[in-house]
Amino acid sequence: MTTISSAVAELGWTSFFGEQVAVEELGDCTPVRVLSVHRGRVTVAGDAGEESISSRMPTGGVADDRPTVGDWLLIDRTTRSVVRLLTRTSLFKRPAPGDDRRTQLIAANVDTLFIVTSGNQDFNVARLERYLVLARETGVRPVVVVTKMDLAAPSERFVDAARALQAGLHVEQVDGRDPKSVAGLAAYCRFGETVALVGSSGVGKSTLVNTLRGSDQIATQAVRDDDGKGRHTTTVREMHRLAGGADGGGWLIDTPGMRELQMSEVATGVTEVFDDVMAVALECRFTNCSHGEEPGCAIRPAIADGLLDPARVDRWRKLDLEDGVNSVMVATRRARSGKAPRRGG
Ligand SMILES: Nc1nc2c(ncn2[C@@H]2O[C@H](COP(=O)(O)OP(=O)(O)OP(=O)(O)O)[C@@H](O)[C@H]2O)c(=O)[nH]1
Ligand SMILES: [Zn+2]
Repeated sequence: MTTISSAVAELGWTSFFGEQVAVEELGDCTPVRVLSVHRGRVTVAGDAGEESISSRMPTGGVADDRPTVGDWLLIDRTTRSVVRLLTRTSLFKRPAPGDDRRTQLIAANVDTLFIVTSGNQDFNVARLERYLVLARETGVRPVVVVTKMDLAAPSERFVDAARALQAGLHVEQVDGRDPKSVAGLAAYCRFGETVALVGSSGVGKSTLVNTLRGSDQIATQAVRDDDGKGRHTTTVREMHRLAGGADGGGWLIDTPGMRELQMSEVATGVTEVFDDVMAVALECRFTNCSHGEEPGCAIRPAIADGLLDPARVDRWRKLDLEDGVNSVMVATRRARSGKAPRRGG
C-alpha cells in the first residue's frame, strides 16, 4: 500500500494492516481505528480526526466480525460506512453473559498486556499464571507490573517468584502514583504501540492509567457522541493516548470488559505455560489419570523425586479442571502416538 499519513501511523498502523489493503482501494476508502464502541456506533480516529460512525458491517459476517476497541476498519471516504474489518494481530474476548453462543469482544490489536499486581496483599502466583496463560493464548507480550513497591519493603521475593514463572518474563516494580517510577513502562508503549491492563480490583490499575496518561489528562475523558437518533449522549472513551516524551506516545486500552476478564478457552495457553508438567503427564499410563492413586502415574514419582513442584502441579490441575485441558492432552497424545515411542508405555 502507498504512503500512509503520520496520523494513521501514530494510531498504530503497521505493515501488517497495510498488506491487507490494495492501493486501488485507497481511492474510495480510508483506514480508521476504533476508540470506543456503543449502541450501534463506534468512535473512530483516522486521517480526518475523530468521528462517530455507524458500526453496521456490510454483510452478516461471522461471529467475531464486529468492531471492538482497537480494531482497524476500512471505511468509505464519502458515506463513512464500514467497508470491512481488517484482520487483527490479537483479540481479547469472553463468553457473553447469559448467552452461551455469543462471545463478547473486548479489545483487539493489543501489543502488550500489563499484568498488574500489588507488591503486598494481592500478590498471588496462581493468578499471575492465569494471566500469563491468557497472554499466551491471545499472542500478546506479557509484562508483570508490581505496584505499591513503596509500601512493601522486602518485596524482592515477589519479583523473584514472578520472574520464575516464565523464562525471559519482564517484571517491573513501580509506585503507580509516581510519574518518575512509572516512566520505565514507557518502553513498552512506544509510538503507535497498544497496551492493555488486567489485574484484580484495588491493585492500582486506575492509578497507573492516570500516571501513564500524564496528570493533565486525568480530568474528564467523556466524548460527546451522536446516538444515531439525533440525540447526544456522553460516553467514556476506552482507548487513551499516552503522554509523549522520547519513548512514549503509545495507546492504552482501558475498558470495563478488560478489567473483568476471566479465563476462558485457554487450553492451548495452559499447555504452553505448564509445558514442564504437561510433558510428565503425557507419560501417565491412563489418558484420564487423575494423578492420584492410579498405577503408572508419572506425576507422583516426579514430585517425589523433586522434579516437579507439588504446588505448581496443584495449580495446573485446578486450571486443567476448569478449562478442559484434558481434551488437549488427548489430542496431544494422539498426535504423538506413532511418531515417537513413549518411555515405559
Ligand atoms: N502507596 C501506593 N498506593 C497505591 C499505588 N497504586 C495504587 N495505590 C492506591 O491503591 C488504591 C487502589 O488503587 P486503584 O488505582 O483505584 O486500583 P484499581 O486496580 O484501579 O481498582 P479497581 O478500580 O477496583 O479495579 C488507591 O487508594 C491508590 O491510591 C502505589 O504504587 N503505591
Ligand atoms: Zn498421573
